[in-house]
Amino acid sequence: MKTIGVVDTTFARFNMGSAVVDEIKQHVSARIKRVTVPGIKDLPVASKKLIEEEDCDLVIALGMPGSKDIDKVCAHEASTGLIQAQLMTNRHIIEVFVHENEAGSDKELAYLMEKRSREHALNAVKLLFKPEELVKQAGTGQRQGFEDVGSIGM
Ligand SMILES: Cc1nc2c(=O)[nH]c(=O)nc-2n(C[C@H](O)[C@H](O)[C@H](O)CO)c1C
Repeated sequence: MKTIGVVDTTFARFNMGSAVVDEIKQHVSARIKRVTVPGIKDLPVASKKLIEEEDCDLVIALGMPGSKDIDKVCAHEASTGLIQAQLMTNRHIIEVFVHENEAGSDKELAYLMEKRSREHALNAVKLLFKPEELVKQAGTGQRQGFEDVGSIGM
């Protein structure tokens, strides 16, 4: 049985991890290992530990960069760490970040955080269990959270 790691943060203003776990359970039977860390800069090592110590085949790393400039720097550092962890472990770590200022209100932010988390959970399921479904979607302008933008090709 495949194992999916889910790591989220206490800094985020919506429970992204619970949304992801719920979505995964609706689609596949997989072992799920969930941990929560304080903030996005703690995601890389937590993801690497899930892969190396808990034998996760893939990890979904969830977080909410805040709206200040320092938060954007944090997000870039966290992203770089997540990419490095992927290269060190040869496993996908699907980064799901929702920047606090992507939304105009708390209601829209909650909607976006849930929708993006669930849609990336589905991407993770496809990557692990049905990669051919992603190939079928190649170049179709998929977006997670907001509306898809569509293809401009044939
Ligand atoms: C400035 C800052 N901004 C964010 C943020 O926007 N989002 C987030 O999840 N965490 C932030 N943190 C906390 C760091 O990611 C980390 O948790 C602490 O530096 C402890 O390692 C910090 C320190």
